[in-house]
Amino acid sequence: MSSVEFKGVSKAFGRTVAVEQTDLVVQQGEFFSMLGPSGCGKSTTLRMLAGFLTPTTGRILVNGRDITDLPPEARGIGIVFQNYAIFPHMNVYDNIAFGLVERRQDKATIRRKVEAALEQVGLTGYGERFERELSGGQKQRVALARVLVIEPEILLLDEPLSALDKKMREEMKFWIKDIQKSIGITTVYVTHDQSEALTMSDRIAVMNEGRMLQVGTPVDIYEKPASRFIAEFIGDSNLLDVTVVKSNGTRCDVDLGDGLIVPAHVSDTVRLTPGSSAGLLIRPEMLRLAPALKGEGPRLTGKVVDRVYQGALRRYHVAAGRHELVVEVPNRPELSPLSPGAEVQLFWSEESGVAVP
Ligand SMILES: Nc1ncnc2c1ncn2[C@@H]1O[C@H](COP(=O)(O)OP(=O)(O)OP(=O)(O)O)[C@@H](O)[C@H]1O
Repeated sequence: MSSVEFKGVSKAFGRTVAVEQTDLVVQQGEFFSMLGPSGCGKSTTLRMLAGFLTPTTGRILVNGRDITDLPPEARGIGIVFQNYAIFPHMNVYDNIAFGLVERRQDKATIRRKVEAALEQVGLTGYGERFERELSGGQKQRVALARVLVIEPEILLLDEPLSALDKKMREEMKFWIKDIQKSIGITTVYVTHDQSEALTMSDRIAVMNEGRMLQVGTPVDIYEKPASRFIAEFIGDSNLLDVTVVKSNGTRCDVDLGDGLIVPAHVSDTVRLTPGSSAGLLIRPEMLRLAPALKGEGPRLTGKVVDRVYQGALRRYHVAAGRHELVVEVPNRPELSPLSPGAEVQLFWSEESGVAVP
């Protein structure tokens, strides 16, 4: 059974179309992320699902039930926002108990559920504390406990990590993912941070200007992006201007200029026309650098323009004919640094070249 379904859902604010006609199915138990730049429509989509906004067109279903006209509290949906939203005048226990008190559950049940929720989020013994006595990460744990305690069918997370420092964000990413999997709750996550989306999601929808441009697994999205926008939005990218020579389903040949033709892959959602211009995406970490020609496979000849030391990596800029590429090489003793001016061969495996329209 599909847990969340959008059927032809759109939202306009006056003349601004925040969300274009969207069809989407989020599966039971799935961790589904909406990723995109500011203003792309992710929060509007989430708010329609939560019931804070009414769609201009279309219907929204949860477990097959049409919830489009239901108020937020009748939807079986729990939501955690970026700014914690825990009550400062109540201690942690009362914050978590709040939804259960509202639902008029008896005292003993409330105690049992709150204790279980505290344990679930790793805050056993923190019941007496107030907001000012908690770290950012702990506040978000309380916010999550407060939602989970009412046992929603669907969990919505709206940039829940964006107010935390980098180290805490890293920790919370794995923690949220673990807790989501252990409960098996269908989760819709909104973020503009690609690393969060890649780490946590079963599937990601990359959004821009109100449209879901590509929906796929993190591997699909990172390794087989369906457009230039997605290739550039997710991760670092080299995008070389090429011409499509031949196209056959998910494979093609592209011309890098001067008759240098190399094979590449294509997302299965994309059709490329021979003769059209395209981008050839090669991620910086997928390129190898060597002073002399070695082995088989696609390659370019170039010259090191500059080298930047980044601790774990060395990052090179390499000029190769009309192309300029960034190459990331792990900082290992056997890979001696190349100096600016050095002549190099750049090569990559056929699988790591992806043509995008
Ligand atoms: N209440 C509103 N009235 C008018 N326009 C709105 C309203 N809410 C959102 N918009 C517009 O709709 C578009 C999508 O906004 P939305 O908040 O969904 O984007 P977002 O991807 O969540 O961005 P952010 O990451 O900055 O929150 C934007 O152009 C925004 O200005």
